[in-house]
This record gives sequence, structure tokens and C-alpha cells, in this order.
Amino acid sequence: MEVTRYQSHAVSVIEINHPPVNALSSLVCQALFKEFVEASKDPSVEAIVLCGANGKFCAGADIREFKSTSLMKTISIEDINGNIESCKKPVVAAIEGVALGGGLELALSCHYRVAHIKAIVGLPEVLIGILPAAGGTQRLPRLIGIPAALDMIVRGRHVPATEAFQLGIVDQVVQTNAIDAAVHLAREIIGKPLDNRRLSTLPVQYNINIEDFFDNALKKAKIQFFGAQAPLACIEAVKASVELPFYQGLKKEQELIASLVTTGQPQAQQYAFFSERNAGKWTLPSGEGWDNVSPKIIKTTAVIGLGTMGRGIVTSLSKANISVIALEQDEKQLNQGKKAVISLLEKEAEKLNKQGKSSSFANGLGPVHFTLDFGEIRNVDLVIEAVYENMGLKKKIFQKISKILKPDAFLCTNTSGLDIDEIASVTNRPQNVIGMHFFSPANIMRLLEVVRGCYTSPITIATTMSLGKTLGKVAVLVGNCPLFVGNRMLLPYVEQAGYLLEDGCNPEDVDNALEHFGFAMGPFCMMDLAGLDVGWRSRMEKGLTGDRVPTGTPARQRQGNRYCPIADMLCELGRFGQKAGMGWYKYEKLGGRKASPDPWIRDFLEKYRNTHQIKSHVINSEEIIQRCLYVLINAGFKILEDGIATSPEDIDVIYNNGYGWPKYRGGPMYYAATTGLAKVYETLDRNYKANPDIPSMKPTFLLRKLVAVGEPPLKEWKTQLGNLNNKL
Ligand SMILES: CCC/C=C/C(=O)SCCNC(=O)CCNC(=O)[C@H](O)C(C)(C)COP(=O)([O-])OP(=O)([O-])OC[C@H]1O[C@@H](n2cnc3c(N)ncnc32)[C@H](O)[C@@H]1OP(=O)([O-])[O-]
Repeated sequence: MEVTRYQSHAVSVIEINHPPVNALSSLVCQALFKEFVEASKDPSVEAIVLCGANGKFCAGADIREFKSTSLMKTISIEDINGNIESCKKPVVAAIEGVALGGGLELALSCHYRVAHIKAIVGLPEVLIGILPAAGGTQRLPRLIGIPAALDMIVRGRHVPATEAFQLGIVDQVVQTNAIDAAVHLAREIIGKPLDNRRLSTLPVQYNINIEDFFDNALKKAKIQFFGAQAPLACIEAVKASVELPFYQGLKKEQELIASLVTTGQPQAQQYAFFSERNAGKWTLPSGEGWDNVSPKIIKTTAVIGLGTMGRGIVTSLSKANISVIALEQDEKQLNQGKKAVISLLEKEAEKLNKQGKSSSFANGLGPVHFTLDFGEIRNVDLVIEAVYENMGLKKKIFQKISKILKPDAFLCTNTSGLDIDEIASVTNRPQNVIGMHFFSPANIMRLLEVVRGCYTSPITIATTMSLGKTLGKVAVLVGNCPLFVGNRMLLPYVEQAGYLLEDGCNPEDVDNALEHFGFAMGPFCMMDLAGLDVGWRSRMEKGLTGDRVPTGTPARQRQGNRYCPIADMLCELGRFGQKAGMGWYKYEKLGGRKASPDPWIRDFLEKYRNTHQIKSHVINSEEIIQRCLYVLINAGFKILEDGIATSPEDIDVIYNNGYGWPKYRGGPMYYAATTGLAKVYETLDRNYKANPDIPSMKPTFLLRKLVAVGEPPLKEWKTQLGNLNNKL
């Protein structure tokens, strides 16, 4: 039964029961409508309470039912809302757990709302590419005013119960059972007037210049959410609450949602939503996986190395209230690390404070302990090594700690691309060794690549994936290969960006095209931020530049393939990016963030092209996007072929959460599917034939095969490979 009803004296309690989150599916809507009508007609019922089973009010419309072209149901959520709001008997919502999207819209149509202190409310539809189109954009501004409502709706913010009370969204916050409290309130208000509790009948109150306010909001949103259509539609809908009578406002919501669907963005964002949830459902070829391997509970941890990554990881663990011993090799670095962690934790506490939440670290370091003594980590459950990327150093540390730690402790390495098996091979428990590739800043970025080596046991995977979730990360299991998934795909993308400079572009042409596509940052801005010396050092280690390049090697060639040495040349001149005040761009000062195109670079590129007799040509944005993205996508197909990622969805989750890919485009593999695999294949094939010295352009076997079999849906791509390879 999706909806049940029972009576407590004169109060009828209607409970939504649709696990896991009581989403409003068509069946739930029909049942809710029916039960509500019956309760409202029943003469023995004098008041009604709406609630959700299993400690959750309702997470909104059932996203699984959204079809690509229509969001309509036989009975819409707004049909139910209208009925509730106009009911002559008082209706109280008892909010436990979550009241999100259609769930909050349902609660807003009730005459009163009681929330449990731990509940959260919000209208997060914007995050899945739509708007709160069941009256949310019309009722919320009438309840809490335009600025507060707009902020919640445009950002899709989750609001904790205490803040919801301050804003006036809920009438009571209780520490005990919210349903009992709602029933109690319902009894008290029987027979009392309800006219000013029906939000649709109230005027929207404001004392601001509405035209200016919405113009500014639109301008800001166009910058902040560049390219995304849903935030703009949300603003238009809230504006309609002021300009139009309530029922016309509802019509406007419907028009806006219908027009959003035609952009393809809701479909992409809903795909991203479910991909993210599926990423946690890892399964090995052996059948062992998330649903049959139990993780070990991790209570105590240690982090070795307090550089940028280590500090972020310590902060992350501490935020999750997991005890952590932070270890450094000398007093100076320990103190610097400690200062940095304190400052990060203070910022986190401030953030929580603003949300009305308390933190265990508000007045200090919470569960963090700093030490120079390896002996102190002896009894921890799990260690994360976060020293800099040097195989020799990492192996030394792993050898040492595997002798010290208790036998069942887990050993994790934070690396962005080193071989997990080589690191594991020096320990006395390779089955407990795993990669945890955090992204910088590690206390903020949501992505975590969990890297399985060939020895890693299922329980080590389960424990690390579960720890990732506890830390609030989106953990994705990947296989062990140089650079893993995200960075491996980035390599040909950055390489192409270099070739584009040789062929006639300036850095800003490439960045502008890709930022216009929706990336948070183009490749040259990204390199300036990360520091050009990082890639330079790695190329030196690989013998691509520096003393180890054999004499006589042509400047623009390595092992017979095309090579662009421009980044190396900038590094030789000390142009390391933001930290040097110059890189691909110039900056206002050392460490400055405001990039301006540098005439010096233009000059330099022109001379470079002359020296190498390169005929430049005008390159438009479309060519820039295709050249950079298609090689990145091609690398994604190779990763699937090699069994390094479980699915194209996992690759998209990695790009959406760690590489600034615009979520409204779903991710690179989803983008390839919507662009058309044949187009991607043909473009790559043509470009490869013209440039056989760029191997990353050669279409992969999987891409070719998928085109040959008629471009099956993304969910079926992996089945085309059979059991070719699986490193997971
Ligand atoms: C018509 C226009 C007006 C109305 C529009 C709307 O309401 S739009 C909606 C507006 N509402 C939202 O956007 C809310 C979206 N949801 C959330 O933000 C979070 O899921 C959460 C905070 C509710 C729970 O977080 P958590 O970390 O505790 O858990 P978790 O995230 O892992 O999810 C657990 C399971 O529930 C599933 N599932 C969840 N929600 C829905 C749904 N609405 N539908 C269907 N399924 C949903 C989820 O897929 C997963 O399934 P699985 O993999 O087990 O088969």
C-alpha cells in the first residue's frame, strides 16, 4: 500500500509509504488523492495530518517516472495540493527526514507544518534541470517573501529545520516525534479559521524594486550558472508570483517546465543524478559487490603528510567526526600543517554555524591529533598516505607502516596516477592496499576515485567506498592504470589544446570556446591554476623533455608522434602560472587570480610558428570543442575497453564532480551519445587520417563497434565488449 490512513480520535493520519524516500509516483499520487478526499468527506474526521513512513516525509516527485517529453501524471501533485489547501478541515504536515521538491510543495499546501529538528526542507528541482512546478514557485514567495524564496529555489538549497523555522516555512520544530506533535497541533486548531493559512490566497509582500531585483538576479544567475537554463526559468517563475494571479502563476510554471524539457538539460541532469547514485553500487566480475560485502567500520585513521592534499583530507575526516592522527616528518611542517588545518576547520565550522548546525570542531580541532611519531599510529583502523607523488618515497612509507600497523589495518595511498600494485608489493598485506584519489581542495571537492589494485580485497573496496560516502564524497571505483580515469582522459585533451596553439589559436581562444561550452575553466586557465611545473616535472620523469631526450630528436616529435614543447618552453622561462604571476596568461601579482591575455604569449607563439614553419589557420569554436572533447571521449571509450571503469555512467560521474564538466550536458560519454557516436567517430577518423602522428585521435575499437551496431543506448555499451577485459 503506497498510502495508508488511520484515525486517532478526530484526526485522520495519512501516511505516504513508498520506499526508499516516499517519492510521489503516479500510484502514490492517485492513492494520496483518494485517501485525502475520503478523509475530508468523513464526518468523523475533524482534522488531517500528512506524514511519511520510515522517518521521511517525502523527497518529491518520483524522478524515475520522468519521461523525456512529459512530466504529466493522471493526477498531478498540484491537483492534490489544491485539494488540500482548500479543505475546510485543518491539515498539518508532519515533516521528518526530508521534505524536498514536490514533498515540500505538498507541505506548503497544508495549513500548518511541524518539523523534526533533524529534518531538511528544500526545493532542489533546479539541480535536476527543472523548477518546482507544483506550486512551489508561487506559494513559497507568498510565505517567506521573494528574496528568501528565490535564493532557496535558484540554488536548490537544503534548509535545516531550525532555519526553516526562522524563515517561517515551518510553524513548529520538535525534538521528539513530529507526527505526535502534528496530531496534537491538529486537535488544537480544530474549528479555528484557516483563511490566512491558505497560501494561494495571500498576496506576495515586498518592499523592493521588483524590476531591478529580478533583472539583477537574472544577470547574476547567467554568470553563476553559466549555460544552465533551469535557474533562469526558476527566476521567471518566481517573478510570475508577483506579476500574475496565483492560478496564472501555476500555468506559467507548467509552460516553463515544458520549455525546459525541450532543451535536453533536464534529461542530462536526471541522468547525472541516477549515475551518481549508481556509482556506489560497485560489483566485481566475481559477483562480490556493494550488496554482499560488508565494510569494516572505521573509527580511527591516520593521515601521513600535511601538504595541500593531506590538510584537506584531515579536515574532511574531522568534519565527519572520525578520529584522525595527522603525521609529519619535521616540527616545522607539522606546525604549518596544524595551522592550516585549524584554519580550514574554522571555515567549515563557520559554514555549519550559518546553517544553524553545530560542529564537534567549533572550538578547536575536534578529533584531530598531530604528531611526528610513527609509533602513535600503530592502532588505527586505516591510514591515508598523502605525501607528494614520488614512487620511491611512497614505497618507503608503505614498507615502514605495514610493519607498524595492526594486521587488519587498511593502507590507502592518495595518488593521482601512480601504480597501486607497485606500492602494495612492498607491504605485508597487499590485499589491504587501495588508492584513494582525492581532488584538491580535498575538504571541498566531492569526487573520490577509489583505485583497486590487482591484490585489493573486496572488503578493502567496501570499506573505502563506505568511508568515501561518510566523508560526503561521490566515490567511484576505478581500475589501476597510469593516471586512472579522470586524468588519463584529460591528457589528450590538454595535448590537443597545445596543438591548437601551434595551429593558430591563442590560449584565450581555446579557453573561451570551452568555457562557453560550459566548463568551469578552460585548459590553459586550469594549468595556470595548478602550476605548469607539475606537468613539466612529470614530462621530465617520462623523458619527454629535459636532459633525457635523445640528441637529434626533432623539437615537435617524440617517439615518432607529434609533441608540443610550448609548455616546457614556458617553464624554462619560469612561467609557472598564477604562483609566478605569469604562465599562459599574465596576472596582477604573484599568486594573483585575475588572468589577462598576455601580448608576450601572442608574440611568442607567432615566433614559434615562424621558427617551425607552421602554417596557422583560423580555428573556430566548433573546431576547438570537437578537437579537445572528441579525444577526451575517445580516451573514455578506451578506458571502458580496458576495463578501468565499470560503465560510461561512472566516467560521467567522475567528470561531473571532479573536472568542472557542465552537469546539464550529462558528462562526456552522455554528450557523445547525444551528439551521435557516428559523428564523433567520423570526425576522429578524418582527423586521425590527416594526423597519423596523433594516436589519441585514432577511434577506439569500442567506438567503432558501437557505430557499426547502430549506436545502442549508453546502458548497453559495455555489453558490446563481452568479457574482453576487466581490471575491476
Ligand atoms: C512535477 C514537478 C514538480 C515536482 C518536482 C519534484 O519534486 S522533482 C524531485 C525533487 N526532489 C529531489 O530532487 C530530491 C532528490 N533526492 C535527494 O536529494 C536524496 O536522494 C535524498 C536527500 C532524498 C536522500 O539522500 P540519501 O543520500 O539518503 O539517499 P540517496 O540519494 O542515495 O537516495 C536513496 C534512493 O532514493 C532514490 N531517490 C531519491 N530521491 C528520489 C526521487 N525524488 N525520485 C525517485 N527516486 C529517488 C535514489 O535514486 C536512491 O535509489 P536507489 O539507488 O537506492 O535505488
